[in-house]
Amino acid sequence: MQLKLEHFNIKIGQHKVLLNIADAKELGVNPGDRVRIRGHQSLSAIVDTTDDMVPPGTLGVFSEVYEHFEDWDKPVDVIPAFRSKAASVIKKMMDKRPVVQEEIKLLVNDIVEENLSDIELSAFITASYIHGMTDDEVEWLTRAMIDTGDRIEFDNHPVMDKHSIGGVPGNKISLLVVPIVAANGLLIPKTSSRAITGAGGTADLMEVLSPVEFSSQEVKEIAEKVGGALVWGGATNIAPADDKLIRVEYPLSIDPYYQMLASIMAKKGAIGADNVVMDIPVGPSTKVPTVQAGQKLARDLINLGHRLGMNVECAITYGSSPIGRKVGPSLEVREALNVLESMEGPNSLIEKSAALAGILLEMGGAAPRDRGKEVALETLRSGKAHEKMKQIIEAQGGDPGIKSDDIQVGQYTADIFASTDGYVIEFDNKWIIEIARLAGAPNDKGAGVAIHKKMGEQVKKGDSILTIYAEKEFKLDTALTTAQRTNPIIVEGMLLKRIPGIYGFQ
Ligand SMILES: O=P(O)(O)OC[C@H]1O[C@H](OP(=O)(O)O)[C@H](O)[C@@H]1O
Ligand SMILES: Nc1ccnc(=O)[nH]1
Repeated sequence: MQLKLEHFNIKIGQHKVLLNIADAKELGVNPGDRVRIRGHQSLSAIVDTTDDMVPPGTLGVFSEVYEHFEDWDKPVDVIPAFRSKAASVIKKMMDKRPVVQEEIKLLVNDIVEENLSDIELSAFITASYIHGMTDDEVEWLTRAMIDTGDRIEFDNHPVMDKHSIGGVPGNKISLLVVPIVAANGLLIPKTSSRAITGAGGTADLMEVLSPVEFSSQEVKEIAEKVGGALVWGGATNIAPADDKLIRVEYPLSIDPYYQMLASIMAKKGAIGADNVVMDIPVGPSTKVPTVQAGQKLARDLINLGHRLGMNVECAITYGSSPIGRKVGPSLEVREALNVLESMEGPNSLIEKSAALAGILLEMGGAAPRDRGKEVALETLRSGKAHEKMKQIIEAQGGDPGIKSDDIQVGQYTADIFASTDGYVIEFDNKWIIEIARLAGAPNDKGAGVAIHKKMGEQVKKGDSILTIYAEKEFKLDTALTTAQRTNPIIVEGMLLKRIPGIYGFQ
């Protein structure tokens, strides 16, 4: 069928086209089917149908497809196309049948080429979430994710890297670990994801201070110039499949185990990391509920690293309550910058950052065995880490003179008050994240939550235990209503319940 082209200037993250229902009927295709477009360049796209957005005889194309055409006045030939072969690989995974390396390559290729619909992508995510993957399959997935994107080859080695599996609110430690490590002369070109299950990933945080979207070549130049970088992996074309999968995981607020392994390790592999430290926060309502589960994940990460030629060390860390007291991009950056400026800030943040940076300093030979943490703390205290962070901010195009107090947070605020005297006996990370997200984080940088009382801390009736920040009033209202309904921080007197003895009180 010959159709005229009409461009919709919208990026939808897929090769998608719009057909009038009458044309779709004649072609015999339904929404979600594929068509092959034969014109100046041949490509396939996923169909959506409309009865009014495009008239019969016209093919509406979104930006991803538009980029493939040069001559807009020329009609194109549109025919029904077969389903992507990747769809049958996904079906195999749903049936829990083994797949081979070629099939995984084909699947990842189609993900990168934007040939899969969100329905197919979420089926893939769900299949691996429910059935898991073998060690071989995860290695192939990781390799395919590396091979379908850019690689950075550094002349200087060792290349150091750090990554957290996420899942604990307020985990802003990369903003301290990277400058500490770089200030000690080690190269650390760190790419991060945006939030997956949280209210602000490291990329969302760093964006408060400087741009984070760079090409791989630019990342290389920044890291070689100042020794470190803190950029968004999704913009670099490093492991480009990663961000397309995260886009589907984010609304489900899930991070399937094997996807997570591949997502993290592909980013490390693509930059040629030699030594990597992995942060595994453990605790109820994190991604890893128990230390045993954390140990298994550590073994899997170390094993996958070994298969890919990387030296991986893992740190199982405390994840039962947030790191520091702030959750949400600008609030977290303020807290982290304050530590760099003055060494003032929550112990949990300083301790954890120094411990992880210390492991890297030891792995890279910049500190003697068992003295890494001490060296890391000294790097913070001496101001060298702050100096290095300023250089990184400047190299990425931000203002190196920025102070923690300059960072704007949401102007609409509301508090949750303790209704009784007592102690915090329960702390629900998941609801804290949900409240911060409802308040607008991570997209509204100033939105989030400040936590005034953490697990075990004493509370007086009427104390504020939580402040919600938002940039928009209606988001504050939704977040506040949820906070009041869910009660994520439970305060009780230390005596929870009195159980009388057999003889009662004599
Ligand atoms: O949103 P959730 O799932 O908590 O975690 C995602 C965050 O965890 C990792 O942190 P880092 O890059 O090691 O600092 C990712 O890159 C991302 O920023
Ligand atoms: N799935 C992931 C978890 C944490 N970080 C990532 O980059 N990816």
